[in-house]
Amino acid sequence: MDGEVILVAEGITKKFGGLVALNKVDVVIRKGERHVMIGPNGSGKTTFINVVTGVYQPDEGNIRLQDEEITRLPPHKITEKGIGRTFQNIRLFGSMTVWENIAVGMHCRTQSGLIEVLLRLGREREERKIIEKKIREISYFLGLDKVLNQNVRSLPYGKQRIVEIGRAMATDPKMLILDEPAAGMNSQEVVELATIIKKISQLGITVLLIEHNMEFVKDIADRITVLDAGQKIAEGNFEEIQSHPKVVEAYLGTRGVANA
Ligand SMILES: Nc1ncnc2c1ncn2[C@@H]1O[C@H](COP(=O)(O)OP(=O)(O)OP(=O)(O)O)[C@@H](O)[C@H]1O
Repeated sequence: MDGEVILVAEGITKKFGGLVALNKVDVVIRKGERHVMIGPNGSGKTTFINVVTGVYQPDEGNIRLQDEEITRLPPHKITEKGIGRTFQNIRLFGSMTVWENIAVGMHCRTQSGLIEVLLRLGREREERKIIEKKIREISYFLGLDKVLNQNVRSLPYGKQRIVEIGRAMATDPKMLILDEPAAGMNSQEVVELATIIKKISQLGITVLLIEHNMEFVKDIADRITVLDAGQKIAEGNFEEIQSHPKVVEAYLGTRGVANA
């Protein structure tokens, strides 16, 4: 596939004691694409994004974001460089409002500290105005405008996951990484999520996500990387992956790629 490269991960190895969670994994992600990482349970998908986002340090290999080396930077620096993310399990402040949760994502882009943002005491009035405008824009974009003042915990699960995306978008990412965003969603919520992810990439934001729901993957993926037992075994579009012998073998005996 042609196009400008945004992220290159080269030869990534990550071990946990004697377990090799990632073994010399190479991934190239192009600007604006929706890149999905699939693979059986325990194949290293979450470990990969934890390495990219600085949660784990790789034992070997390096990562470049638009030609800038980001390997081993701490997570907040990687966020500042332009990679936003969500987690496999919801990590929101449940007793805070949607507004406040999105505001938390913005503090890495503002001069004022986190506490001030939360208390809505922007150091500068101008800055506060910018923050409010941005939160409104993000909430309209994600269909959260009607629930901005509700506590996150009072929202349906699917909406809570969208709030997480909102918080990640508030960091102004060039690239958004979503760890199983459709997990636990009902079918209607999955359809809405697909629409949102397509809209996000129309903004020019590159999306990397981990997913098990193959209907969803088929709908949204421009490109797919397949991991198995810490190795990259295939890369391509959905059709190429679906018929790839190594992929079929990796999923065989578990659930089959078409029904994963
Ligand atoms: N912090 C850790 N300490 C020890 N082992 C870990 C740690 N994190 C992950 N692992 C192990 O590394 C391997 C890869 O795990 P990882 O969570 O990356 O897989 P995954 O593909 O995301 O799986 P799933 O689809 O189930 O989320 C697994 O064997 C897992 O038990």
